[in-house]
Amino acid sequence: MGRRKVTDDKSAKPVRGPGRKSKKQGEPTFPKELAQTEPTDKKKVSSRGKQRARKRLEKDKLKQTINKNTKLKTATKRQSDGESNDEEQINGYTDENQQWLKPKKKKELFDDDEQNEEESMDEDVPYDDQFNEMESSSEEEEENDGDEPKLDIEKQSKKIREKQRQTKERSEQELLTNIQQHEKVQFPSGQEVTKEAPQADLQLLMHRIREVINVLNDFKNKREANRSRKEYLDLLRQDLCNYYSYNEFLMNKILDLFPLAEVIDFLEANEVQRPVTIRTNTLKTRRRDLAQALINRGVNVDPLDKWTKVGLVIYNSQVPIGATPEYLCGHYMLQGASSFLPCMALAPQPNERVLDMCAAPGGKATYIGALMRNSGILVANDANKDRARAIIANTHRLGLTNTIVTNLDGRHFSEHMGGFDRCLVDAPCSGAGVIAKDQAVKSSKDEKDIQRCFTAQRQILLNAIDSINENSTTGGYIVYSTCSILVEENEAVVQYALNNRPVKIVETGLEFGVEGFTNFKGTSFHPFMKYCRRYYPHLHNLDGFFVAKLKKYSTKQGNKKESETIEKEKKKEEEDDSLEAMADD
Ligand SMILES: C[S@@+](CC[C@H](N)C(=O)[O-])C[C@H]1O[C@@H](n2cnc3c(N)ncnc32)[C@H](O)[C@@H]1O
Repeated sequence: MGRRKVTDDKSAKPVRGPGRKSKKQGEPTFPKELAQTEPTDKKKVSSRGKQRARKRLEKDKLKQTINKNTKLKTATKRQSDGESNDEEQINGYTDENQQWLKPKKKKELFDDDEQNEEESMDEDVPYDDQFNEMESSSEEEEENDGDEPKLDIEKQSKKIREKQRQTKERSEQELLTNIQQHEKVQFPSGQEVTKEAPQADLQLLMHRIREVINVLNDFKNKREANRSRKEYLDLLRQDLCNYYSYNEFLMNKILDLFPLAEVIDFLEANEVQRPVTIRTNTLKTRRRDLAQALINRGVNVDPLDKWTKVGLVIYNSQVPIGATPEYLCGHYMLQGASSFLPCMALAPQPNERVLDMCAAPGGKATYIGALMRNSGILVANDANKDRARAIIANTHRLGLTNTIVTNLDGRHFSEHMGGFDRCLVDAPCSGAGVIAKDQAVKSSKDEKDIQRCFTAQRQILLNAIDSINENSTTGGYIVYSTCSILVEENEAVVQYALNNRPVKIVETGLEFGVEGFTNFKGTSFHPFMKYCRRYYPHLHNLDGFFVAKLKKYSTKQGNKKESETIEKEKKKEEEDDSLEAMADD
């Protein structure tokens, strides 16, 4: 998925000629009549005839090679689009690190698949193939190296590629001319708006998107006399859906969230992968030492940013980052930079009792454990049994000795344990902040999904609050985070907790991020909602993320009774549904 593929896209890889493998193939086999060396009674083939037959054969071979390459490319694209990721589908969750663990070409360093699979399943949604580009370019190099003289068949395929390139250039030129001719927005008929945009019209479509935004920004002066604002907005929404492959539901949410000038920036940022980052495990090493060790292995690495003392950004690597000796020894965790933020906001202290309510596969839990310097007690819980196993693997690898892993439903956790100083609720969510990682979110979410998410989020957050010791001398804090940008899953959930439990919003202590909404589409939230922090890919080059910090202030249970009545009213069916969906997230 992604932006729809423009047929004349310059970045599209040209069809490759035959690689080393085909060069190694034996002599072509000729049809019987050509191969016959003994004279036969049948008509003798002349030498020109033989030449013609040989050419025919070479042509057929060229066609076959091109077909083979095209098939291979389609398969690779499918894989990178996640279509054929059987394991992910079976497990119901995805292994963020699985691409890292894949050796580039030959088996490099350690490659203990089974172990890595468990240990490195990281965070919310799948990492796409972050080293795809690197791998494919090195493959290309490998295929083209060597001093063997080019075969005839290669020359021909080169000619074809050159011809294709020229055709592309010409059609691009034509499209640009077309765009320049359409100065004003051309309103299509109703039917034309809703039908799928033809691929070749994508550049025109983007032109129209920009023009419509231009008109909407100065509506009084630039609109067509008989056109309403709504008509322009409808056209814009439909064009954006077509161009970026979103469903209308999510596009509406995005249009509600951002000023028009920002919408394209946000959508474009979702087409680009965030930087690959790792977190130093300070229980085992120092960032400087880790960076040096990785540099020695051919990893191009730098400190992430001034707001973190443990993050490193990886520009490129000659070794699989999920299989270096340092990785296997637990010197670092593969982790998106946004995942550092809720742990920093939680600020767990040594010797405290800390709960990570939705902890699998343990990315944030292992950071919390390191911040606690392996002291006190960390309970890392997850409702999904398989995912909970990954917490165990990761805590072992990273050397945590203060951690207890539990497999309980977070909506009822306080019935089993309580009295915690701090709790992180990194809630299961729609993933609307991590579209770059999981493009399926663009078209798969609807109102019902969001409702299911926020129902579970509210229930888990209320229960997390109930698990906290409000008389804690060091804490009494709850951090709520999601990798969604939707208000329903964020500010609205926090407001629900404020209404139903004795908690207040406090500052996160995070030094950057956009303030939470205090008003949204006519709904007012608590003024302190501004202390919450929102993170966006186009502004911070991080996954879309939300972080709120709450403090439990008394034993009085607020309107607990009222909220429990509301909870009971929710259909049991809905509850079961949401647990299954979230647990299999
Ligand atoms: C966003 S992920 C957590 C990622 C994790 N904090 C990390 O950093 O590695 C949400 C997790 O919530 C779990 N979950 C879903 N429903 C739950 C529930 N009712 N109680 C506890 N955990 C739940 C899912 O299995 C999933 O692992």
